[in-house]
Amino acid sequence: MIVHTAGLTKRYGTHAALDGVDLSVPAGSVYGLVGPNGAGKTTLLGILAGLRRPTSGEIGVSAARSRVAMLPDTPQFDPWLTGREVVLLAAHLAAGPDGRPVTAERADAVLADSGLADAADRRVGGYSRGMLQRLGFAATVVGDPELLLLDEPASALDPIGRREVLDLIARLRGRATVVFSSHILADVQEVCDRIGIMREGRLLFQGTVEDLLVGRATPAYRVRLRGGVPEVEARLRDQPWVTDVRPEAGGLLVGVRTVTDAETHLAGVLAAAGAQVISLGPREADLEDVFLELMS
Ligand SMILES: Nc1ncnc2c1ncn2[C@@H]1O[C@H](COP(=O)(O)OP(=O)(O)OP(=O)(O)O)[C@@H](O)[C@H]1O
Repeated sequence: MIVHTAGLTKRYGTHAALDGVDLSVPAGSVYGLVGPNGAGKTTLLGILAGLRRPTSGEIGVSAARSRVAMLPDTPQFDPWLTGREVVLLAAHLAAGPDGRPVTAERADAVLADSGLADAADRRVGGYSRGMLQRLGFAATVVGDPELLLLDEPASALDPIGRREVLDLIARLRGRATVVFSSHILADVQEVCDRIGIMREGRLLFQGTVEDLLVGRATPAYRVRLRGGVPEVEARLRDQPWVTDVRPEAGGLLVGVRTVTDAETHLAGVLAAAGAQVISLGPREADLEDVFLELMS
């Protein structure tokens, strides 16, 4: 584990922003921290970056201080610098007095990767919020950090910009460890090997996306029907293994006690009800359902 915390707690007065967090981040992974506003994500990242002090608990970060980089959610830079100057400055600071010199080519490559090639010579005072976030990303990666802590790295970006940042994060997999926070579940589901779900200062779950989905969201089946929906719905409601029946466009969503129950009985009940079945299949549980289940 490159990052490990045990019983990490942070209090602001009487309010516990973090409450006994045991975080484990394997080296080389892309770890997504998700949770609603106020869950404690920024506080946790700040503590890992050494910017805030925990009230109690242990933290282990097995990367040299100079190889850890943090991108705050609203990065700010001196407005008179150009984008290229910001990245070069960050590169020199990351390299330290004895580090490898960072070439202008490297800075330009990072700016281009971040979608700022055309804006590199403009002063950042004129950059949009999305451009500042891209620039922050460029300044964070230019020194080749071992551990990147990114706080909502895509929050100010439009869908195309978000896509680009997710691709950049995915490309870091194996080369660096990335911990990033987001409240956009689809982003996390797509790019992370591991996720941590936070609410009110607690880590409710951590593990792989697959671990999270298996056995969590109530199993359900989508049945598309040609006509006769109310009769079929009534027949399904009578079954002891059916937990819920919800009409939806073109058919029904049938919640079941177990997958085995559905596999054994569902087709038979539909046939007995005289249903004209267009299609029948398990509903893919997605992170959104599980997240809502955990939050409720
Ligand atoms: N400096 C502070 N002083 C007092 N309370 C704070 C401070 N920083 C954070 N908090 C409180 O701690 C809790 C966690 O905040 P934090 O910013 O870590 O959450 P978050 O998950 O990052 O939320 P968001 O998605 O809104 O950024 C919130 O209730 C917040 O109001």
